[in-house]
Amino acid sequence: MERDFWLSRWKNQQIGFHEGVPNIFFTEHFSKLSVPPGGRIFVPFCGKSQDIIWLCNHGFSVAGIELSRLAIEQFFSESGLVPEITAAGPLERFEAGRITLFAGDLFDLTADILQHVDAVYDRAALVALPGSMRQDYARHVITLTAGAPEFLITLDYDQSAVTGPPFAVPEAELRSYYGASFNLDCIGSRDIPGGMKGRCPAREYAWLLSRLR
Ligand SMILES: C[S@@+](CC[C@H](N)C(=O)[O-])C[C@H]1O[C@@H](n2cnc3c(N)ncnc32)[C@H](O)[C@@H]1O
Repeated sequence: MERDFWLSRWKNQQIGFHEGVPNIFFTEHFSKLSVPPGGRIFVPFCGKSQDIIWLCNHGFSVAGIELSRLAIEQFFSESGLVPEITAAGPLERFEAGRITLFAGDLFDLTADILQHVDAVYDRAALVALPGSMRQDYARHVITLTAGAPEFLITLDYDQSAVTGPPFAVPEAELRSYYGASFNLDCIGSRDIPGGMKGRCPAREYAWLLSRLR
Protein backbone atom coordinates (compact mmCIF):
# COMPACT_ATOMS: atom_id res chain seq x y z
CA MET A 1 0.00 0.00 0.00
CA GLU A 2 1.07 3.56 -0.44
CA ARG A 3 2.64 5.33 2.53
CA ASP A 4 -0.17 7.89 2.51
CA PHE A 5 -2.78 5.17 2.92
CA TRP A 6 -1.31 4.11 6.28
CA LEU A 7 -0.46 7.60 7.44
CA SER A 8 -4.03 8.71 6.87
CA ARG A 9 -5.34 5.58 8.64
CA TRP A 10 -3.39 6.64 11.72
CA LYS A 11 -4.26 10.32 11.37
CA ASN A 12 -7.97 9.46 11.25
CA GLN A 13 -7.58 6.67 13.82
CA GLN A 14 -9.05 4.14 11.40
CA ILE A 15 -7.07 1.38 13.07
CA GLY A 16 -9.42 -1.60 13.22
CA PHE A 17 -6.33 -3.82 12.94
CA HIS A 18 -5.16 -2.70 16.40
CA GLU A 19 -6.23 -5.38 18.86
CA GLY A 20 -5.59 -3.42 22.04
CA VAL A 21 -4.59 -6.60 23.88
CA PRO A 22 -1.85 -9.16 23.18
CA ASN A 23 -2.70 -11.45 20.26
CA ILE A 24 -3.98 -14.76 21.66
CA PHE A 25 -2.44 -16.82 18.88
CA PHE A 26 0.91 -15.19 19.55
CA THR A 27 0.88 -15.54 23.33
CA GLU A 28 -0.23 -19.19 23.08
CA HIS A 29 2.42 -20.28 20.60
CA PHE A 30 5.37 -17.88 20.70
CA SER A 31 7.39 -20.07 23.08
CA LYS A 32 7.55 -22.70 20.32
CA LEU A 33 10.01 -20.45 18.49
CA SER A 34 12.49 -21.21 21.33
CA VAL A 35 14.02 -17.74 21.44
CA PRO A 36 16.81 -17.60 24.06
CA PRO A 37 15.81 -15.89 27.33
CA GLY A 38 16.35 -12.14 27.04
CA GLY A 39 16.47 -12.37 23.23
CA ARG A 40 15.76 -9.41 20.96
CA ILE A 41 12.66 -9.63 18.77
CA PHE A 42 12.16 -7.64 15.57
CA VAL A 43 8.57 -6.52 14.99
CA PRO A 44 8.15 -5.07 11.47
CA PHE A 45 5.11 -2.81 10.97
CA CYS A 46 4.61 -2.77 14.73
CA GLY A 47 1.86 -0.13 14.97
CA LYS A 48 1.19 0.32 18.69
CA SER A 49 0.73 -3.38 19.29
CA GLN A 50 0.34 -4.61 22.84
CA ASP A 51 2.40 -7.62 21.82
CA ILE A 52 5.45 -5.39 22.36
CA ILE A 53 4.54 -4.98 26.02
CA TRP A 54 3.83 -8.71 26.32
CA LEU A 55 7.31 -9.50 24.95
CA CYS A 56 8.96 -7.11 27.41
CA ASN A 57 6.97 -8.54 30.29
CA HIS A 58 8.33 -11.94 29.30
CA GLY A 59 11.94 -10.75 29.44
CA PHE A 60 12.57 -10.03 25.76
CA SER A 61 13.85 -6.85 24.12
CA VAL A 62 11.93 -5.47 21.15
CA ALA A 63 13.02 -3.60 18.04
CA GLY A 64 10.07 -2.46 15.97
CA ILE A 65 9.61 -0.33 12.90
CA GLU A 66 6.52 1.63 12.05
CA LEU A 67 5.84 4.13 9.27
CA SER A 68 3.59 6.32 11.40
CA ARG A 69 5.33 8.48 14.00
CA LEU A 70 1.90 9.10 15.49
CA ALA A 71 1.47 5.38 16.15
CA ILE A 72 4.81 5.29 17.96
CA GLU A 73 3.97 8.39 20.00
CA GLN A 74 0.66 6.78 20.97
CA PHE A 75 2.39 3.52 21.86
CA PHE A 76 4.71 5.22 24.34
CA SER A 77 2.18 7.61 25.82
CA GLU A 78 -0.44 4.86 26.26
CA SER A 79 2.19 2.63 27.89
CA GLY A 80 3.25 5.38 30.29
CA LEU A 81 6.80 5.34 28.91
CA VAL A 82 8.92 8.35 27.95
CA PRO A 83 11.26 7.48 25.09
CA GLU A 84 14.56 9.05 24.21
CA ILE A 85 14.38 10.13 20.55
CA THR A 86 17.47 10.17 18.34
CA ALA A 87 18.21 10.19 14.62
CA ALA A 88 19.07 6.87 12.96
CA GLY A 89 19.97 7.63 9.35
CA PRO A 90 16.72 8.45 7.55
CA LEU A 91 14.71 7.11 10.52
CA GLU A 92 14.02 8.23 14.07
CA ARG A 93 14.83 5.92 16.99
CA PHE A 94 12.51 5.94 20.05
CA GLU A 95 14.02 4.09 23.01
CA ALA A 96 12.71 3.30 26.47
CA GLY A 97 14.12 0.44 28.52
CA ARG A 98 14.08 -2.73 26.42
CA ILE A 99 11.97 -1.19 23.66
CA THR A 100 13.41 0.45 20.54
CA LEU A 101 10.97 1.56 17.88
CA PHE A 102 12.09 3.11 14.60
CA ALA A 103 9.79 5.60 12.93
CA GLY A 104 9.98 5.42 9.15
CA ASP A 105 9.87 3.10 6.18
CA LEU A 106 10.98 -0.51 6.67
CA PHE A 107 12.77 -0.33 3.33
CA ASP A 108 15.00 2.45 4.73
CA LEU A 109 16.02 0.29 7.69
CA THR A 110 19.47 -1.31 7.41
CA ALA A 111 21.06 -4.16 9.37
CA ASP A 112 23.53 -1.64 10.82
CA ILE A 113 20.76 0.50 12.23
CA LEU A 114 18.66 -2.44 13.42
CA GLN A 115 21.55 -4.44 14.92
CA HIS A 116 21.31 -8.07 15.97
CA VAL A 117 17.94 -9.70 16.53
CA ASP A 118 17.17 -13.25 17.58
CA ALA A 119 13.75 -13.63 15.97
CA VAL A 120 11.04 -11.87 13.99
CA TYR A 121 7.38 -11.51 14.92
CA ASP A 122 5.15 -10.67 11.95
CA ARG A 123 1.49 -10.01 12.65
CA ALA A 124 -0.45 -7.99 10.09
CA ALA A 125 2.73 -6.97 8.26
CA LEU A 126 3.17 -9.37 5.32
CA VAL A 127 -0.63 -9.50 4.95
CA ALA A 128 -0.82 -5.69 5.00
CA LEU A 129 1.06 -5.54 1.71
CA PRO A 130 -0.27 -6.06 -1.82
CA GLY A 131 1.14 -8.98 -3.80
CA SER A 132 3.51 -6.73 -5.74
CA MET A 133 5.41 -5.84 -2.54
CA ARG A 134 5.41 -9.08 -0.57
CA GLN A 135 8.46 -10.74 -2.13
CA ASP A 136 10.56 -7.59 -1.58
CA TYR A 137 9.28 -7.34 1.99
CA ALA A 138 10.13 -10.97 2.78
CA ARG A 139 13.61 -10.66 1.25
CA HIS A 140 14.34 -7.40 3.06
CA VAL A 141 13.32 -8.80 6.45
CA ILE A 142 15.41 -11.95 5.89
CA THR A 143 18.44 -9.82 4.94
CA LEU A 144 18.02 -7.38 7.82
CA THR A 145 17.81 -10.17 10.38
CA ALA A 146 20.38 -12.56 8.81
CA GLY A 147 17.68 -15.20 8.46
CA ALA A 148 16.51 -15.13 12.09
CA PRO A 149 13.59 -17.47 12.82
CA GLU A 150 10.14 -15.98 12.41
CA PHE A 151 6.74 -16.28 14.01
CA LEU A 152 4.38 -15.20 11.25
CA ILE A 153 0.60 -14.96 11.12
CA THR A 154 -1.20 -15.19 7.79
CA LEU A 155 -4.82 -15.00 6.69
CA ASP A 156 -6.63 -16.89 4.00
CA TYR A 157 -9.99 -16.04 2.50
CA ASP A 158 -11.60 -15.55 -0.91
CA GLN A 159 -9.71 -12.52 -2.22
CA SER A 160 -12.30 -12.03 -4.97
CA ALA A 161 -14.97 -11.41 -2.32
CA VAL A 162 -13.14 -8.68 -0.39
CA THR A 163 -10.31 -6.34 -1.27
CA GLY A 164 -7.44 -6.01 1.20
CA PRO A 165 -5.73 -5.00 3.30
CA PRO A 166 -5.46 -7.34 5.03
CA PHE A 167 -4.72 -9.60 2.07
CA ALA A 168 -5.09 -13.36 1.78
CA VAL A 169 -1.72 -15.11 1.65
CA PRO A 170 -2.32 -18.81 0.91
CA GLU A 171 0.24 -21.40 1.95
CA ALA A 172 1.71 -21.89 -1.53
CA GLU A 173 2.35 -18.18 -1.80
CA LEU A 174 3.93 -18.03 1.64
CA ARG A 175 6.23 -20.89 0.68
CA SER A 176 7.22 -19.06 -2.50
CA TYR A 177 8.48 -16.14 -0.39
CA TYR A 178 10.16 -18.03 2.43
CA GLY A 179 10.62 -21.65 1.34
CA ALA A 180 14.16 -21.18 -0.04
CA SER A 181 15.41 -19.96 3.36
CA PHE A 182 13.19 -21.60 5.95
CA ASN A 183 11.33 -24.70 7.03
CA LEU A 184 7.73 -23.62 7.40
CA ASP A 185 5.66 -25.26 10.12
CA CYS A 186 1.99 -24.38 10.59
CA ILE A 187 1.40 -24.67 14.33
CA GLY A 188 -2.21 -23.61 14.53
CA SER A 189 -5.14 -22.03 12.78
CA ARG A 190 -8.54 -20.65 13.66
CA ASP A 191 -11.58 -19.18 11.98
CA ILE A 192 -11.83 -15.43 12.31
CA PRO A 193 -15.09 -14.64 14.09
CA GLY A 194 -17.41 -12.85 11.64
CA GLY A 195 -15.13 -13.72 8.71
CA MET A 196 -13.39 -11.08 6.61
CA LYS A 197 -15.24 -7.80 7.10
CA GLY A 198 -18.42 -9.88 7.47
CA ARG A 199 -18.33 -10.75 3.78
CA CYS A 200 -16.73 -14.21 3.56
CA PRO A 201 -15.26 -16.85 5.88
CA ALA A 202 -11.64 -16.27 6.80
CA ARG A 203 -9.02 -18.28 8.64
CA GLU A 204 -5.86 -17.22 10.43
CA TYR A 205 -2.70 -19.37 10.46
CA ALA A 206 0.34 -19.24 12.76
CA TRP A 207 3.65 -20.27 11.23
CA LEU A 208 7.08 -21.00 12.64
CA LEU A 209 9.86 -20.33 10.15
CA SER A 210 13.16 -21.93 11.07
CA ARG A 211 16.35 -21.63 9.04
CA LEU A 212 17.09 -24.45 6.57
CA ARG A 213 20.31 -26.18 7.58
C1 LIG B 1 -2.24 -3.70 9.61
S1 LIG B 1 -1.20 -2.66 10.55
C2 LIG B 1 -0.55 -3.80 11.74
C3 LIG B 1 0.06 -3.14 12.94
C4 LIG B 1 0.56 -4.11 14.01
N1 LIG B 1 1.43 -5.13 13.49
C5 LIG B 1 -0.58 -4.75 14.76
O1 LIG B 1 -0.63 -5.98 14.81
O2 LIG B 1 -1.43 -4.01 15.31
C6 LIG B 1 0.14 -2.40 9.42
C7 LIG B 1 1.08 -1.33 9.91
O3 LIG B 1 2.21 -1.27 9.05
C8 LIG B 1 2.62 0.06 8.93
N2 LIG B 1 3.39 0.13 7.67
C9 LIG B 1 2.91 -0.01 6.42
N3 LIG B 1 3.90 0.08 5.50
C10 LIG B 1 5.04 0.26 6.21
C11 LIG B 1 6.42 0.43 5.84
N4 LIG B 1 6.81 0.42 4.54
N5 LIG B 1 7.34 0.59 6.82
C12 LIG B 1 6.97 0.60 8.13
N6 LIG B 1 5.67 0.45 8.54
C13 LIG B 1 4.73 0.29 7.59
C14 LIG B 1 1.32 0.85 8.93
O4 LIG B 1 1.50 2.20 9.29
C15 LIG B 1 0.49 0.06 9.94
O5 LIG B 1 0.60 0.59 11.22
